[in-house]
Amino acid sequence: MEMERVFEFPHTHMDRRPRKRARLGWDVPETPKAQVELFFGQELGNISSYAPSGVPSEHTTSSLSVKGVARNGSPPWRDDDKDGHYTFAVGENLTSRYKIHSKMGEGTFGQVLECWDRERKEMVAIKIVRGIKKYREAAMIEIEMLQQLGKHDIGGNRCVQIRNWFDYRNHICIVFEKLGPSLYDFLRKNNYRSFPIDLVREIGRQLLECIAFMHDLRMIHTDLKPENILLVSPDYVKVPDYKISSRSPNSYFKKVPKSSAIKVIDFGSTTYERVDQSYIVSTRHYRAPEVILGLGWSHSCDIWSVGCILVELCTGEALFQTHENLEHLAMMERVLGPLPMHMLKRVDRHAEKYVRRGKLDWPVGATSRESIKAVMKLPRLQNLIMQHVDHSAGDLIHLLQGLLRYDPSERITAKEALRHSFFMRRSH
Ligand SMILES: Nc1ncnc2c1ncn2[C@@H]1O[C@H](COP(=O)(O)OP(=O)(O)OP(=O)(O)O)[C@@H](O)[C@H]1O
Repeated sequence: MEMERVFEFPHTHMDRRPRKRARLGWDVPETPKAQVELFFGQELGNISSYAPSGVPSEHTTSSLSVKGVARNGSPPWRDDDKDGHYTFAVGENLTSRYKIHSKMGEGTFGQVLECWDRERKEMVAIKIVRGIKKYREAAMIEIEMLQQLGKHDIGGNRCVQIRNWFDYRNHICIVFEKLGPSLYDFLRKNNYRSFPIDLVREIGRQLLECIAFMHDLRMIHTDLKPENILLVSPDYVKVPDYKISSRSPNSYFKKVPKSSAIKVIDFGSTTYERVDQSYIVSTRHYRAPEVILGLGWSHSCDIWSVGCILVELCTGEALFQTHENLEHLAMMERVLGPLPMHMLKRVDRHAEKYVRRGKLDWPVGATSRESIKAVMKLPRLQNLIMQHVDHSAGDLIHLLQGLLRYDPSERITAKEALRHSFFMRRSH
């Protein structure tokens, strides 16, 4: 099976995190053809479908019959860039319906553009998928997942809403409601200052509601990370910050989102639960131990990612900042205690090299002294949380111990987590 190359970044002592952290490649299950055609060019929600189903081609709408179309002509044809990304200029049209305002983001699959929807008279976010077969196929799966999620939504399931999709100049374009910045972008622009605990609680609750909803539908997101959680609103307030950060020693204020409302995005790696799933999923920092050890994974891999995300929101920094499997496992042991022997004994042939006599081969197997130091530097989970959280620390530590259980069969479920005492407390 084809795998995308892993793009991970070398260690530096300053900031080991790239702007957008790429997930490991994905294995795309075959999409049944009939299904793909069925959904082609359908507008979702209450606006009727307007595109003829058929071969992918430049998407056509009856531009002359649409009011104000004189300014709605198509831009000249340009070649895609070397990676298959659509090349565009701000101010141009994307079909006669959408006008490109700005670029909002970029990921493995494509670029996300802020566009004005002339028909609905609102700003939308359009993901323009790379014009390469495997990305096009994966995009069709993402559309299918988004449609399923939308169909079962009974008011606010915290998954981004798809509004429409179409095929334009060999690029699948997915139209979404426009949301605010990702939690990762927010943290980064705030010099990685932590979120207040009450905000972490609200975000955690919504995130778990979203995951519980997906898991009920037997869907697994597999790529939960702060980049894929967007604040609904970009508004923020500045509050005094008593903890002086080494990254911004002169700043006594930090930004806090005005509203805690979030939505989860990027269902490009979402899959239905199956018994035999063992290929590598998730972006490195949020990857569960059973995935790394090749033990097979299921919905509980999302729960592990939620645990890592909640810690990151409390501290401002990714919990496991690593780019390498053995170091990653050693970091887990440092923070959470030893991996259970029964898991280490069942590792697949790729992970065998990390284990020696039923134990992690650490520090013997370390690649460098820096690596050993990076692991040593990490505190135990309890200490880490106590350093950053002033109240609710006990409840939060207990919840995290459930979310970050090594054995996936013992890991707390999203529904159980929502009943945890951490979420019973009202925000201050
Ligand atoms: N609905 C939206 N509203 C606002 N911004 C968005 C929206 N959807 C995506 N973005 C921005 O675009 C970025 C890339 O989107 P997305 O994660 O869906 O792309 P991707 O190519 O699938 O990414 P990945 O490499 O993680 O698979 C996001 O991190 C976010 O900054």
